[in-house]
Amino acid sequence: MEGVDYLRDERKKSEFDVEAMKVAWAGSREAFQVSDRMAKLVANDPVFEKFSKPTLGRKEMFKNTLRKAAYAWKLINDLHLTEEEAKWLRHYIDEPNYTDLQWEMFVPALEGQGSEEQKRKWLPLAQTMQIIGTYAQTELAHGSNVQGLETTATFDHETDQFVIHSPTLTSSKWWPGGMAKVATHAIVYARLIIDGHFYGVHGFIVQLRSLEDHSTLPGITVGDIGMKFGHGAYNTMDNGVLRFDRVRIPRNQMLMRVSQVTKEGKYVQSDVPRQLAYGTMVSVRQTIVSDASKALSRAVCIATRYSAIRRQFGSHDGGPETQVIDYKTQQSRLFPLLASAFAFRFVSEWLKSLQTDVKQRLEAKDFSTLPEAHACTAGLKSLTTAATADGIEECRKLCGGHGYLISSGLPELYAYYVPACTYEGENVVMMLQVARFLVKTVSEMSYKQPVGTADYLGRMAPLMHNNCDVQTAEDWLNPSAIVKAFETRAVRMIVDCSQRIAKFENQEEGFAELSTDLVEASLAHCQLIVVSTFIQRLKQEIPGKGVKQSLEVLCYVYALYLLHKHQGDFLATGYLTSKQASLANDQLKTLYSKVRPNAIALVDSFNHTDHYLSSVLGRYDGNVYPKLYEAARKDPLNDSDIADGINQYVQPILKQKLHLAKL
Ligand SMILES: CCCCC/C=C\C/C=C\C/C=C\C/C=C\C/C=C\C=C\C(=O)SCCNC(=O)CCNC(=O)[C@H](O)C(C)(C)COP(=O)(O)OP(=O)(O)OC[C@H]1O[C@@H](n2cnc3c(N)ncnc32)[C@H](O)[C@@H]1OP(=O)(O)O
Ligand SMILES: Cc1cc2nc3c(=O)[nH]c(=O)nc-3n(C[C@H](O)[C@H](O)[C@H](O)COP(=O)(O)OP(=O)(O)OC[C@H]3O[C@@H](n4cnc5c(N)ncnc54)[C@H](O)[C@@H]3O)c2cc1C
Repeated sequence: MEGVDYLRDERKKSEFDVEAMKVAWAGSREAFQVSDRMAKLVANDPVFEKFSKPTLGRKEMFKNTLRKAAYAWKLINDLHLTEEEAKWLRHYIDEPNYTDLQWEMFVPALEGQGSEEQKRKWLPLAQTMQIIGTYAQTELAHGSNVQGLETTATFDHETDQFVIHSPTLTSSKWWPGGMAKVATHAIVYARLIIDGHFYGVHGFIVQLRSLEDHSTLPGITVGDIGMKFGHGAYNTMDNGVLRFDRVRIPRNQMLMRVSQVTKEGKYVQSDVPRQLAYGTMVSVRQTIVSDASKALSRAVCIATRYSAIRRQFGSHDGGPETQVIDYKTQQSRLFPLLASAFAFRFVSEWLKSLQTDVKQRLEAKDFSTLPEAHACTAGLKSLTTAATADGIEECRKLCGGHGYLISSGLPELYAYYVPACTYEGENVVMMLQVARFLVKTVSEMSYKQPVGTADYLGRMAPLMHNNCDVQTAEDWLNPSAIVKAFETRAVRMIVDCSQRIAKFENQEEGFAELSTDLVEASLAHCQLIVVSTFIQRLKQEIPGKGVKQSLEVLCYVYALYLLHKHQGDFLATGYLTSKQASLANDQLKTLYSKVRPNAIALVDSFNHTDHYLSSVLGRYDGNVYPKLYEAARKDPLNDSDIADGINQYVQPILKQKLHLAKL
């Protein structure tokens, strides 16, 4: 039997309706259809071919990406694609490039932070790509601490302009995507100075390059920051360095929704919180959570298909060896990641709806849910990206030696994905933001009832004193037992930290001293959100034979895997006995055996094309070995029998007639 037959047999074992699961994964039939149509459009167009990328040099790779982006823009216009379709098209092209910054950051920054007048002027230009923008916030010496940025924007009364300046080397903008070679404009974050007074960091629209010949404008020095981790991955993007030498822009190019500077040089803070200036980061963090489920599902799809094809040991009487997916150790590493992909998918949907709600409230000048939205996006961004980056690497290991080949698709995926732990808010820094929110919520509870994702803190009294009543492994198959365990763990960890901070005379000092515990407490809170969201999703109608049942199994796998992994927390907070923790682990093993027959069908439900996976190991048809061989033969080193350099550097060594004694 060949891999092709193995996967065919695996698909026959499925206990649920795969087509219906595809819809559940996508969120709706319409969402599925749009994503499916765009995936096929990209997969079937030779312009979007990706297999040659690993052999290209940086310049060729960059140019090739520009070519694809231009062609994609043509398709978007020629085919009159909707915004949603265009988003999926870019996603499936699968190469980071300047358009990510244009659509994910530049346009949202204009939308979220521009005044109505500014939006009327700049949005049509950006939306039709007459200008190409980037988001220039981070500097050489300042990233996480936005208030610490050094670039200055000084108001000049006489000319009614701002003077944008980089006073030091360390104030150079450093990292913005698309900035080195493509962007014509940037939203530059700089410290506003009026008459010698500092008014905090604000965004300014600054033109970098001529719209005539693309040359850099006077006063602007811009370039690429150099190659990044991994070969292809992020090196298709021109992350840039940028310095300003007293560049002048009109006053009306400061983003003026949150605060304004008048012609007279008066700083006016409108009635919206200053944190709205951070709004672009909040909206992108939500996109990043959604991206996590895509990247993890991609790695899991590859590792699961390959695990069903790969066989090692266990052959009896000359029969086939055991499929590695049947080893319990393989299952215990793989299936939690499969479950996590679904969990992240559902929590990202929920986060999107939370964002929509917050946006509507902001329109109505209701800012009450902003802190919670910030904590959720920051925390879930941190949780999902960390788990996904680790998960991709685990999937690589699950594929043994072949996982290390570029043709497995996993090394490039990892290299592309891992900076997600850093960009848009470094993960630990983000978890500390969650901690601030939680500690503050606890401290305000005497007069303010916690709501939303923090509402369980309002049930602190019972949660502090309850004990788990699970007696058998089956008792763990109960959503309320699970939620109660996660709530209790989180509440006890948060309260413990809050009480210890309260003992410090200086609360900030206490916060800093306890920061490692606070990060763990924040993680517990965020895991509770993911677990509860999964459970809530299962309360909704989910059509299709066996779909809901399969998702229930995955939901329990996700929750009990976390419970097992963090059992130290659950035991230390005194909610569980070691016997109950051990019962959870027993149940987890039983659940793995329920996932096993459905594993291939579950990864098929992601509906990933072979083009998107770009993995010989993860091919839909399972024809792994012949295609691995074929991919290897295509390596440039195999172009000729005698490689360049052999005659020059190897032959002389082979031909020298040295006697051993002379060595
Ligand atoms: C191979 C395939 C590839 C395919 C690729 C295809 C497609 C990709 C598609 C999609 C992916 C999407 C996008 C990503 C893509 C690529 C990455 C590209 C770009 C990356 C860009 C960037 O990284 S931009 C730079 C990001 N920088 C940061 O995130 C900086 C982080 N720092 C901060 O946010 C802040 O400095 C801070 C929050 C850490 C601290 O701020 P500060 O003002 O000092 O605040 P305080 O701590 O004093 O808090 C004050 C109060 O404000 C509250 N608060 C803070 N932030 C917010 C907020 N955002 N909203 C609301 N409230 C906030 C805080 O809680 C405090 O409140 P209290 O006073 O009540 O305590
Ligand atoms: C691929 C990529 C693309 C990017 N694109 C852009 C872009 O388009 N535009 C843009 O403006 N920026 C961009 N960035 C920059 C990115 O946003 C920053 O790198 C990120 O915000 C982290 O900041 P930093 O580099 O200053 O890290 P640092 O904050 O210096 O982190 C270094 C270490 O210090 C720790 N640390 C920092 N502060 C604290 C604290 N208060 N408490 C405890 N520990 C702390 C961190 O946990 C980390 O371990 C990009 C970065 C990458 C990698």
